[in-house]
Amino acid sequence: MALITLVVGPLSFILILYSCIRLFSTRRPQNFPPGPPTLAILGNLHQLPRQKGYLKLAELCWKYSSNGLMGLQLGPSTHAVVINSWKAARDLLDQRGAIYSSRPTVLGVTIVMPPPGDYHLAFLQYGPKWRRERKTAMEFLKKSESEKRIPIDEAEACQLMYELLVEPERFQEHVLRYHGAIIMASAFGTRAKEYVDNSLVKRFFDGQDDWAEILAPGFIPPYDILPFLKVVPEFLTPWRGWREKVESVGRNQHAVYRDLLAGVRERMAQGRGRDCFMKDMLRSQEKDGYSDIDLEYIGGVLMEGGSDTTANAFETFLLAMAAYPSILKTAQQEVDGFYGSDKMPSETNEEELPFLTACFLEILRWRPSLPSGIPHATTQDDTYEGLFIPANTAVLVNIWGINHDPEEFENPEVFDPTRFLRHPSGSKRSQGEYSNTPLGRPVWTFGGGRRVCVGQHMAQKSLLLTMAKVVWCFDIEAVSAGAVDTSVDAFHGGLLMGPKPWQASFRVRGEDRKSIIEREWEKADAYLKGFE
Ligand code: HEM
Repeated sequence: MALITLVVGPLSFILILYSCIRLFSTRRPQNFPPGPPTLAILGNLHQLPRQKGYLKLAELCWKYSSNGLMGLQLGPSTHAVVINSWKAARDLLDQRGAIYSSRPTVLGVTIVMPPPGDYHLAFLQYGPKWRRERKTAMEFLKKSESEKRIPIDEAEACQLMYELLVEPERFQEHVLRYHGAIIMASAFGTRAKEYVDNSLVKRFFDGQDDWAEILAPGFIPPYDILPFLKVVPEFLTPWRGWREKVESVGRNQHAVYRDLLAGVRERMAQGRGRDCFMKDMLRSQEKDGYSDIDLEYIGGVLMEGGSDTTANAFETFLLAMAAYPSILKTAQQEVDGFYGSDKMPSETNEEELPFLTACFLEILRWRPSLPSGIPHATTQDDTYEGLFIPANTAVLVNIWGINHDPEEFENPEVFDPTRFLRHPSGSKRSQGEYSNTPLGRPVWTFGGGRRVCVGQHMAQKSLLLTMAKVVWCFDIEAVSAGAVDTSVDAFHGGLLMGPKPWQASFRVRGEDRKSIIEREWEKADAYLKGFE
């Protein structure tokens, strides 16, 4: 007995110790891309801050990786790679799209939606459902549909200028209203006239804030990375009440999308209202085989994709114009030169406004609306420059890091639109060097590969239009003493990057322009009444 105790005791201790080490030690696959050292159990988790993680990821990549690809260990056995250079993004996302186009499963996304939780195009796994929904979204964004949107964009942008004239102190709300309104009118045929409590447009944006909060790192317990957390009573953890919050965000979000679609149905039944994309979708619903929930989310996702991102980019433009008066002057000279002083800009295009287009590209590069992108996931094992990337690896596209790569951009932190006049990609390389390594796009802010943003052309069109109108109408200044803060600290730390609250003044550029804004607003209002 004593002998057995003597032998079995230490043996079981060694066995338990071995299992613990196996369970909690972190294991990188062989030849996995290099990355920072790991800790037991956590891997690299402790190095990822909850806010502005893209800054830390860029810093780590520049330190540990020589080809813009860094490997991370998340918990004992989950791995991720971070793409931090345009070349790695092009080689993997664009050129190996068949392998790099899925999405990792995100627990919050599956809970927020009605079961089975797979209604959101941007989070769908690569496969037939994603392909079908992406094709549908592209229908909305194709040229003929964009042409139908021109009068809507034009009228809504005139309303925005009028709102900035008469109520400049609420400019952030007006900017949100405008960006929600163009999708609401073109997709759902309904007008977002005012940004007030209980209006659909405000309910939508309030829901977006909650949605961003639950998607932010750390809001939801990382059961996928640290599965042992599942057995820890929730009240002992910092995640108390997370599921209730996620479910309530989901109910509110779905209610907005349901109400938007119900409005279209009602107007169709009454034989009134303008034509819109969702009317067409309802007409072909049976043939397309979409359920009501599918359609509610298709419309909702278009609203999501197209409003917050563009609104943040436009607000960043306003902040930059307030901070750099000489750049605002150059933009005004270009716009005035093309349109004259007695016509407000309309139907803008990039060939006619090269400097303003350069400002648009620089805004996207300098303060990208989605600095961490949306993660991709691999569907097969792959090898890149001798590095092994296993199937089911999350691929984090660090748009911030790509856009601020000092190898690529002269003084990346400086807001300098002229870099895009000197080089189509804003790079400091000579164009000759690029002809051997074609970039294929000026900025990576819209992501890449088969999941590249479907709305990039729409974003460019609507932003260029409002940028031209606002610099034609107003001198933009910050209402604060001293230099305008454009540092990263002046921007939100959530998933989306846009300026924190700040105060701006919009001084109309003369009485003639004021009368034109008022006259254009009357015409716009008359047109938009058709969507009420
Ligand atoms: C400045 C404006 C915008 C920015 C910065 C932006 C950025 C992005 C990014 C980074 C992605 C992820 C790409 C990837 O996975 O590699 C994305 C996806 C997406 N965007 Fe945008 N976007 C903008 C405007 C729009 C607009 C106007 C729409 C539609 C009306 C839209 C709809 C979508 C959709 C549906 C996806 C998901 C695509 C998929 O997963 O297949 N976006 N966007």
